[in-house]
Amino acid sequence: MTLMKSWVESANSANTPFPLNNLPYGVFAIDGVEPRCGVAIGDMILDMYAAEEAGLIEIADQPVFDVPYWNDLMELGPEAWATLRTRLQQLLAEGASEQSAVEALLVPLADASLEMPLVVSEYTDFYAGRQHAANMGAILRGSPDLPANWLHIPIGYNGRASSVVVSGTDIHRPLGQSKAPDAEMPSFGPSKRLDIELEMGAIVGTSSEFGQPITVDEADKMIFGYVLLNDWSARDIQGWEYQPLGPFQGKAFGTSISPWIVTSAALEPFRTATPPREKELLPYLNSTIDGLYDIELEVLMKPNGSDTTTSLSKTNYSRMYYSAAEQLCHHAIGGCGMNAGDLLGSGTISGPTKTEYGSLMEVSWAGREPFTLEGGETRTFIEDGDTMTLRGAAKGDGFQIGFGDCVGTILPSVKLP
Ligand SMILES: O=C(O)/C=C/C(=O)CC(=O)CC(=O)O
Ligand SMILES: [Ca+2]
Ligand SMILES: [Mg+2]
Repeated sequence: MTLMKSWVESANSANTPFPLNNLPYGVFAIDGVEPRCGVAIGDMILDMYAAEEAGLIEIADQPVFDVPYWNDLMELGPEAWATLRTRLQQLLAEGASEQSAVEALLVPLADASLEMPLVVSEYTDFYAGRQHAANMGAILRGSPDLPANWLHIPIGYNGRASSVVVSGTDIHRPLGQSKAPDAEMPSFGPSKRLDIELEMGAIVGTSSEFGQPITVDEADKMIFGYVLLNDWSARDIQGWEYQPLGPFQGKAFGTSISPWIVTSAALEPFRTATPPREKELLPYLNSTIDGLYDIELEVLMKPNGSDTTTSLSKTNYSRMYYSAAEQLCHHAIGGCGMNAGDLLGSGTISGPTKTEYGSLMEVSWAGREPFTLEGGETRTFIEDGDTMTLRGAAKGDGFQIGFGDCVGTILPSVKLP
């Protein structure tokens, strides 16, 4: 697929993350104006509240963009999603008759602050990266063998919607309990093993009925779009608390998402199949679709007080074993109702070599192998003031579908009174 040309000149560059092919959905604020829905095009944002007010966008009988989140559009369903995308491409395409009317509603991206693009209704995190699961087994349990259920079930746990924040939000180092292996008693204090997890977040756009299972193909159609997701993880807190019920406080202090929802429609040309199944899946998990996407991903670190950012690893979403649609099907199969605004973390994305690992736990092999950043500092886990960035893009012929960086800086832990 090639670049679709827009009259917004900056959208035609091979380097922009936001060409006409993309049109990702966010929420922006500018001085003196309440936050509103916006669509990124090149280095501009189309003000959706103003576009609807001006009659340029008409999706439903009621206004859809009088609220600062995209959930109302999601709830209208896939037909409305397609109608909106077609209309936006018409308004922004080279030669559009409405150019001057739309031009007046563009805001420079550089002047805007970006907010949460949706109200997250619930958040579930999975464990679908095979290399990551093997690495975690090797590090924590002395063997890369997968858990007995891993090749049969997309393993997950229920997280906290309240912990999901937009890129740019600082995260306090969490306080919590941990216990050194040789210590008799646990201790309480700031986490000493603070980590990231490179993930994709799938956003569910339509609900499934309570009590009603769905197929993988149905689940695929329910997914509105994707974001980059950093599942910040406190490895010491997690290690002490997580058996037998799974992650809890070690994962509940913050999960960052990139500010733009890249729609499934924009990613359609980049679909790719899940890898060959080592064990045949049970029939309810079968599907006819290619559920993954070819999205190049990168983890970057900027240490406290430095201007130099180091690339730590590069991998690809197509490395995953289970797709978001398979995870969503499995989630609903017993009758759990899924809702617009549900966020599904893919699980940590790691490729086969150290340069493709999606967490510092793996890059530093649980702290046993410190790594050196450009500028000379070394790290095993994250120190106060360090900034972590996730970046991602699907690469087409002369264009790319970018996500906007997912950034977070770690602040010192909160002082207890
Ligand atoms: O294997 C373990 O003991 C721990 C695994 C994780 O922490 C991974 C996790 O949160 C799920 C994922 O992101 O893949
Ligand atoms: Ca995770
Ligand atoms: Mg989390």
